[in-house]
Amino acid sequence: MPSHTQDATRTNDIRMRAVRPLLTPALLQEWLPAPDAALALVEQSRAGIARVLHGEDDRLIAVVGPCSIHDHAQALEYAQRLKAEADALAGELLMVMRVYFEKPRTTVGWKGYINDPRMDGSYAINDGLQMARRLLLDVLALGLPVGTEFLDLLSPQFISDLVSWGAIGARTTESQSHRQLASGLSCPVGFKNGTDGGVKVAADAIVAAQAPHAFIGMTQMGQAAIFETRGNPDCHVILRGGKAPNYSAADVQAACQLLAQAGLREQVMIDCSHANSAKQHRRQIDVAADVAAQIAAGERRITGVMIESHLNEGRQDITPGQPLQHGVSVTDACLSWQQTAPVLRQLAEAVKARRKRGA
Ligand SMILES: O=C[C@H](O)[C@H](O)COP(=O)(O)O
Ligand SMILES: C=C(OP(=O)(O)O)C(=O)O
Repeated sequence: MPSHTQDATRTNDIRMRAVRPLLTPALLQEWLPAPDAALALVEQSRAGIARVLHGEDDRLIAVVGPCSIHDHAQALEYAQRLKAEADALAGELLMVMRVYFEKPRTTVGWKGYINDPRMDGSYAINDGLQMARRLLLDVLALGLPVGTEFLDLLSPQFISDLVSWGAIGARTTESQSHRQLASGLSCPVGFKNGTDGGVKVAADAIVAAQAPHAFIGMTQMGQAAIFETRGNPDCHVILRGGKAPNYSAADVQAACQLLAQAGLREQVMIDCSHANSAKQHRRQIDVAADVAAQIAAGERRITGVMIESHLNEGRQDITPGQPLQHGVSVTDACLSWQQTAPVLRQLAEAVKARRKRGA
């Protein structure tokens, strides 16, 4: 035994400013339990998405909603509008609201509703987790399933029981930790292609995520533990563009060829935003029109679309002390609801046209 107490501060935590307490997933779930109806909706919608991915349902999965959530009431106002359209188009589109709480940044910036819910650098993460879970429950209560990006490796324990579809983003598709996480998630998961446009990393991610893994995580009680997963058979690629867009028929063909070579299902979701729209939000309309034309012409390998859409179009900066405009994105620019509804109807018509062709 050493005769002196070791000075742990000498080489440890030298760049830490603070370590604050975190509530546990179990506590949050006790405070905000999921009603039976919400759990039933999550179960049904996950199964519905899986049926589309396995070719047993010819509808198109449509993940539609704001680039990021920053306001509860505005997100619910959006959800009400989307729910009406989801019901009207339910025969053709399997609608999932994009409810993104975690934003991966290219360098720095606001990292989302969980990380900094007050958008003022106070990083009230315990509040953010509660606010996120509360919103998910409220959206589910409207009868709308929810999709989100899983960026943090521990936050899923707080909310993933309420999520029907998950995304791993372009900046994390190549990360072993995120692939392991996806292998244990209870919902279908889409992997974005890399920011450079590389689809191989997403195909590799699917291969990795469908395999079992063992890794370190945190339990519902907030304890570190070793998790052993079974593997996730419900993963797919999301084409989001890179150095160039990748939503054309030729891009879909190239991606599917690559998937086939890896022994994977030939199917893609197309993200109409990000590098496919060159971050020009209105270009999503043109991308969706091209995708609709491919589907109407009989393309069965496009099984989903993603659209970034809010109540009002464009984006705004977060400026301390300045009020924010109602229903306008604080991250990437979005289509307005008025611009979004016709795009959804066009996609639904394309699915009908594909059916008529017997494809
Ligand atoms: O979807 C949102 C953004 O494209 C992503 O978070 C990266 O944003 P940034 O390049 O503005 O940091
Ligand atoms: C960050 C996102 O996308 P990507 O990972 O494709 O940049 C997103 O969909 O919000």
